[in-house]
Order: sequence, then C-alpha cells, then structure tokens
Amino acid sequence: MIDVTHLSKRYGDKVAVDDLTFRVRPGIVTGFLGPNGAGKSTTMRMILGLDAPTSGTVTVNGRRYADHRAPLREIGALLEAKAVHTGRSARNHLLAQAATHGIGRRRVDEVIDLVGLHEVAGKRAGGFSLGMGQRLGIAAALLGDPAVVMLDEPVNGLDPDGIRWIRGLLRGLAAQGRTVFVSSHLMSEMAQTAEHLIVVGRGRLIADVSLAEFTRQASRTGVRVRSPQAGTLRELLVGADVAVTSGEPGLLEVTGLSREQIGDRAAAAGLTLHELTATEASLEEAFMTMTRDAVEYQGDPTGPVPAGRSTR
Ligand SMILES: Nc1ncnc2c1ncn2[C@@H]1O[C@H](COP(=O)(O)OP(=O)(O)OP(=O)(O)O)[C@@H](O)[C@H]1O
Repeated sequence: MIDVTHLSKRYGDKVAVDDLTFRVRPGIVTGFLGPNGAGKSTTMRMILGLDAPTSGTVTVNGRRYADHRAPLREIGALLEAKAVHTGRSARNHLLAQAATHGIGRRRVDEVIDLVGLHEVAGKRAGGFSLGMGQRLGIAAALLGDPAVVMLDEPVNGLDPDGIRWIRGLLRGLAAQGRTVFVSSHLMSEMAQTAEHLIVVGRGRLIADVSLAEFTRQASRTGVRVRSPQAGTLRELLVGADVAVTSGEPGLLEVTGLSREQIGDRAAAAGLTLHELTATEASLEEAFMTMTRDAVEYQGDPTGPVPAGRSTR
C-alpha cells in the first residue's frame, strides 16, 4: 500500500507536485497517468525518499521509506529506463546488489528466471538491449520480494514482445497480492494493464477512478447528424440536457439524445437528414480532454474548470 497525503514539491518557482492525495492498493495494477511533465517521476522519487517533499507525507506500507528497516522488502522500484553501464554480467550485477541487502544467491537465480534472462545472465550487462536492460532493472526491483512494485514508464522504447511481457508480469505480480504502481503518459497502454487509474496533470490530481468507471464515462455516446437544414435542426434539438456542437457547415454533434429521438424530431418538423450516426469517444480522447482541462485550470486565471469535465 502507498499513501500519498497532501504531497507537494516545488523547485524554485516551479510547482512540480501540487497537493496530491491518493492511495495505491494491493492486489491490482494501478496506473499513474499524466502527460509529460505532470509530476509522475517527482512523486515516485518522493515515495522512495529520493526527493524530500516541500509539504505533505508519503508512506509505503504504513511507514516512510526511510523508517523501514529493510526497505527493499517493502518496495522495489525501477525509475528510469536507462541501460546498465556495467562490465559485469547480469548475474554478478544482481549478486552485488543482493549482497548489500543480505539477499542470497537463490533469490538472484529466481529473479533471473522470473524476468527471462536465464540464457544471457552470464553476459556483460553493459551490452544489453533496452528490452534486456529493462528486464534486468525489473529483476533488481524484485530482489527483495517486495510487497510493493513501482515502475516509471516501463514500456518506453520496448518492442511489442517486451511490452506484452511487462503487461503480463505486472498483472501476475498484482495477482500475487502485491501493490503494483506503474506510470505512463499513454492512456491506451494503461487501458491494457491497469485496473485503477490515478490521473495527474500539472502536478494536480485529476481523477482517482477504476478503469471500468473511466471507460464507462469516456464511452458516453454522441450522435453525428448531417442535414442541409442543420441550423433549424440545431434550434429544435438544443435543450437543458442536450448539447449540440458543430465542426463544419451542415454537421452537428449531439449528446443527450438518441438517434431515434433525433430522427423522430427531424421527421416531425419535416427536416431532411443525410446522416445519423452514433459516435463513441476513444479512451485516449477522454484522457486528453481530462488533462487539457487541467492545463486550462492552470493557465486560465478567470476561473477553474471542475476536474474531469470538459467545457466543450
Ligand atoms: N530537479 C528539478 N528541478 C527543476 N524542475 C524539475 C526537477 N524535476 C522535475 N522538475 C519539473 O517538474 C515538473 C514535473 O516533472 P516530472 O519529471 O515529475 O514529470 P513526469 O510526469 O514524470 O513527466 P515525464 O513523463 O516527462 O517524465 C516538470 O515541469 C519538470 O520540468
């Protein structure tokens, strides 16, 4: 379990993390989602005690990272997707890390098997591909058999095989009852992996929501209507719970009415329709709308937009 409470981090004038509060629960994969610069890495560094909060607190399994006697057994993390620049073999690299934490050889062999590096464990880690380097980094994170696993953008730069492998690994770790916290700037990636989402933008919390709920909200359907009498039709349809927007002449995007309702009203008024199509916002579109609001919230001094809602 990770508990973040009113966590903020300032670098000079820059507010990187702004009053974040959320809990990451065991047994599921939680996605930490936000555009570049949203404050994900900074938050993760504070979870690990690598950066001090300006204010607020963060605990891992009930204690601050530094207060754990054996922190590697509590949380294993992979923060940056960078190659290991070492002349040592992968096995020796892991053995050296294990030795400093009183972890035995057997566990080193276990994690090598777990991440599928068995065949190259004797090879120089410095010559590894990005994908193999990621596996080695994850092996190191798992050395202490930690209850919490935290990975910062683990699929960046990986090929489809590597991505599929990481997704499976994360789900497997969660199924074992571990807390799995993984960051990404891609909604599509999180939709494949995570069961719960913490969404941030410009350091602020935008949503703390299950993937199922996010998907339900995002896939609210609209109707695309084409008519040579679009102006008249628009007047006819628009109402308290009905929004009508228009991107081009003759075209209306309607939310709040079904295709049948729109067709019936048009027919009753003797208006011609050339198209009547149900549309569905993609998850990626819903995520962009969400985070765009956060950007506007930051940049627009005339008034905030409620979290998770679009003005358009
Ligand atoms: N050491 C630092 N000094 C000054 N500013 C920093 C520092 N670290 C991060 N920032 C700034 O804080 C903000 C949040 O950065 P952070 O790296 O946490 O975001 P992120 O969500 O992880 O983004 P990315 O996906 O690009 O890594 C950014 O505007 C960044 O420039």
